[in-house]
Amino acid sequence: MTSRIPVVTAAESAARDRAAIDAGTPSRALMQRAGAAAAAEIARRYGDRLRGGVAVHAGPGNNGGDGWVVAAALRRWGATVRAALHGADEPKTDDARYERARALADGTLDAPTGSEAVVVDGVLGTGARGAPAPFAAAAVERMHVARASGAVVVALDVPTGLDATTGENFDPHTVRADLTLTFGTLKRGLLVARGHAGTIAVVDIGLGEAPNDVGPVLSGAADVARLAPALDAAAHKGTRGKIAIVGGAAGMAGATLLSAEAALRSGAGMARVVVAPESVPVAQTALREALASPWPTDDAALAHTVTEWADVVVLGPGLGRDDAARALAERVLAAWRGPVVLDADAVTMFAGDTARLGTLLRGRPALLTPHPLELSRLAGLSLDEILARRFDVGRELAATLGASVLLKGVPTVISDEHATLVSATGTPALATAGSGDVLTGIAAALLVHANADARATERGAAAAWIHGRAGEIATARRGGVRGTTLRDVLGALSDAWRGDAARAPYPVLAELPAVPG
Ligand SMILES: NC(=O)C1=CN([C@@H]2O[C@H](COP(=O)(O)OP(=O)(O)OC[C@H]3O[C@@H](n4cnc5c(N)ncnc54)[C@H](O)[C@@H]3O)[C@@H](O)[C@H]2O)[C@@H](O)CC1
Ligand SMILES: [K+]
Repeated sequence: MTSRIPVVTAAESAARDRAAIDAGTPSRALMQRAGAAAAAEIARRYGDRLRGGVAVHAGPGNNGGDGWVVAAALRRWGATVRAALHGADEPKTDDARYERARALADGTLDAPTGSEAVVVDGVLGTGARGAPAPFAAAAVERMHVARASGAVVVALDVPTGLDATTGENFDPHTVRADLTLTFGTLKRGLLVARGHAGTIAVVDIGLGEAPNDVGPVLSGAADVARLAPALDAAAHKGTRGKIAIVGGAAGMAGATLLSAEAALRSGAGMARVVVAPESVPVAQTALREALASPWPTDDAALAHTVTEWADVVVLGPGLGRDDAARALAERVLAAWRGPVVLDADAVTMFAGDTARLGTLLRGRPALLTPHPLELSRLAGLSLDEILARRFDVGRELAATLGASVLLKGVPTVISDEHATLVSATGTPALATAGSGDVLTGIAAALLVHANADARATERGAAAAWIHGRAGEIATARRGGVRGTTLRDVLGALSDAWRGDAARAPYPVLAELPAVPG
C-alpha cells in the first residue's frame, strides 16, 4: 500500500501506469482493479440509490474501459445499469474493447434514459487533450441535465472536460462531479479545480510505492501526527516555545495578534508581538495572553524583545514596507540567526532582491509564506506564470531564497530543493484578510514543536494542513462559508489538532471532502 500519494501531471500518471506494467502488472489488471474499486466505492457510498439505476457514459479510450468494468460489476451486484459508448463505434484500445465485450457478455446494456440516480463519467480521463470534442461535450451536457434533476455524478479518474494537469476547465463542457474516484495517484488538476471534482477519493490500484523523487506528494493527517508529538508532561512556558512576531505598523496590530493567538493555540508557550509604539497599548488589551513590545530602537531593546528572548521569529504581519520597515527587517534578520517565518510585507519588500533575501536567510530553518501575488512580486514572475507553475516554482526558487516556500492557494504547495508537499485542506472561509497571519502563527509554533529532524518544509506543510482543517471544521460548524470568520477558525484549531477525521476504508488512500461554496 502506498504511503506517499504522488500529485502528478497527466504525463506522470501515464508514466506511473507504464512503470507498473513494466514491473509485471498487466495493464488489463490495472483497469480491472480501477473499475472494481470504483464500483465498490459507488456501492458503498450510494448503495441506497442503486435501485434508481446507474448510467455509465464511456468514451473511446481506457477511461471508458474503466467505465465498462464498473458497469459489469454494478450489474452483477443487482443494479439496473444502462451504458453508452461515445465517440466511436468500438473502443479504441484493446483493454477497453475487451472490457466492453465482457460487460456485454452478461447481456445487452440499454442506453441511459437520463432518469438514472447514479451517473458514471468514464468519457475522458488523463488522455484528454484540449476542449472536449463535440461527442464528449454532448455527453457532458447529458450528465449536467441528469445532475440538475437529482442524479449524483461520479467521475472516473478525472471529470471529463477538466485538464488533469492544469485544472483548466472548458465550462460548460466540463463535468461537475459529486465524487471523483482517481486511480493510484492524485492528478494535479483535481486539486486546482476542486469545485468540479467534488469529493476526491484516491483509490489504490497497486501501483506501488512512489519513486523517491522530488515530485509533489500529498500531505495528510498522518504526517501531522508523525511530525508533532504530544507535548511533554513536564513542559513549562519556557520549554513550549517563545514566538516573537515582528510587524504591526500603526493600525495593523491585528495581524500580529492573529499570529500570536494562532501560535498559542498551536502549542507555543509564549508569544510577544513587536509592533509600532502606538500599537502597543491596544495590542496589550486585545490579547491578554501575549506580551507586547514596541519596535526596538537600539540593539539592547532588540536583544531583550527578540534575539535573546525568542525561539522563533515571525516577520511581516502588518509590518508595512516603507524604508523603516525594511530597515527593521534587515536588522532583525541580521541579528537573529534562528528559525524564522516571513510573510506578507516582509516577503514583498524584497521584490526583485531574492539574492539578498537568500543571503539573510540561508543556514537556518526559514519558511516563506507568500500568496501567489507576493511570490510573483518577489520573484519577478507574472502572476499567471506563478499559477501555471504553482507545483514547481517554489522548488525552483528555494535555493536562491535560502528558504522553504509555502505558496498559499488551492492547493497550498510547500517546497524546498529536496521535496514538494501539497496541502489540500481548507474552504473559501480562509480566503479572508488575516487568514495568512493565522497560518504564520501555526507555522511558528511548529518550528518549535516538531520532531527535531523535521525540515521547515514538513513543518510548513503540517501548518498548512492544520490551518485548512480548522477552516473546514469552522465552516461545518457555521453551516457554510459565508458566516464563518477567522474567530471561528481560531476556535476550531483545537479540534484540528486533535486530528480525528474519519478515515475511509481501503482501497481509499486519501479522501478530500467536497469544498463548500
Ligand atoms: N493502463 C493504464 O494506463 C490505465 C489507465 N486507466 C484509465 O485510463 C485513462 C487514460 O486512458 P487513455 O490514455 O486511453 O485516455 P482517455 O481514455 O482519457 O482518453 C483517450 C481518448 O480520448 C480521445 N480524446 C483526447 N482528447 C479528446 C478531446 N479533447 N475530446 C474528445 N476526445 C478526446 C483520444 O483520441 C482517445 O481516444 C485514465 O484516466 C484511467 O481512467 C486505468 O484503467 C488504470 C490503468
Ligand atoms: K472521466
